[in-house]
Amino acid sequence: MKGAQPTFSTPDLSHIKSADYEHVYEPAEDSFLMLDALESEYAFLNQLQPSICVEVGSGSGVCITFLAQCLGPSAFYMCTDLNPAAARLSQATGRQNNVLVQPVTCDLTSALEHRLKGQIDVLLFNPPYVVTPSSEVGSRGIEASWAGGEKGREVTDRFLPSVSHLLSSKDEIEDMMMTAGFQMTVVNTRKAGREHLSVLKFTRVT
Ligand SMILES: C[S@@+](CC[C@H](N)C(=O)[O-])C[C@H]1O[C@@H](n2cnc3c(N)ncnc32)[C@H](O)[C@@H]1O
Repeated sequence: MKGAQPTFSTPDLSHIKSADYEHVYEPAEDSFLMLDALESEYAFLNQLQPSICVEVGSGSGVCITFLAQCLGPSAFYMCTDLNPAAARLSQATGRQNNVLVQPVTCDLTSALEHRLKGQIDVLLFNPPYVVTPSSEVGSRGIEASWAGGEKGREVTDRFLPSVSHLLSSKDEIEDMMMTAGFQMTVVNTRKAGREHLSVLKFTRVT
C-alpha cells in the first residue's frame, strides 16, 4: 500500500544469556520506548538518508541494531559504551541480526570526536537517569546503566554540549533561515545518482 508505515520487529536477543545481564543493561521499558520512537520516526529517518548513525551507551545493542534493521545497510552504524562488556555485546547483537555494528569502548563520544566531527547524521542516547550519589557515576560496570548522579542528569548534562559539533550540518540552511524568522519544510527529496536533491519550502513565522 502506497505510503504505509512499515513495521519492524524487535531484534533477536536470543544469543544473550541471563548471566550477561549481570554485567550489561537488560532492555527494559526505556529501551522499548526508544524502539517505538525510532519506528514512529521512520519516515523522517529514512528521508534523511543517513550515512553515519551512532548510539551512545548502547548496552545490549538493541537500539542501534533496531535502527540498522529499519534503515538498512546504506548507512554505517557505530556505538559507544563505557562498559566494555556492553560494547562487545552490542556488536554480537548486530551480528545475530545480520547487521554490522561497530562498537567502541569509551566515555560518551570521546573516541569519535575528532574523526566524526560534524559527520553524524543520527545520534541516539538512552542515558542513565536514576538519582544517585555522584560517586556512583562513571563506573565501567552495570552501575553505569542507571547511575545518573545529582538530579539523575550528570551524564546527560555532559553529553548534550557535544551534540551540536558532532551532528552533520545538513540543517545549516534551516538554522540560517530560522534565525531569519523562517520555518523550513522539506517538500520532496529524491536520490539522483550520487546527488540528494531536495525541494525546500520556507514560510515566515515571525
Ligand atoms: C539505560 S542504559 C541503556 C542501554 C541501551 N541503550 C538500551 O536502551 O537498552 C545506559 C547505557 O549507557 C552506558 N553509559 C553510561 N555512562 C556512559 C558514558 N559516560 N559513556 C558511554 N556509555 C555510558 C551504560 O553502560 C549503559 O549501557
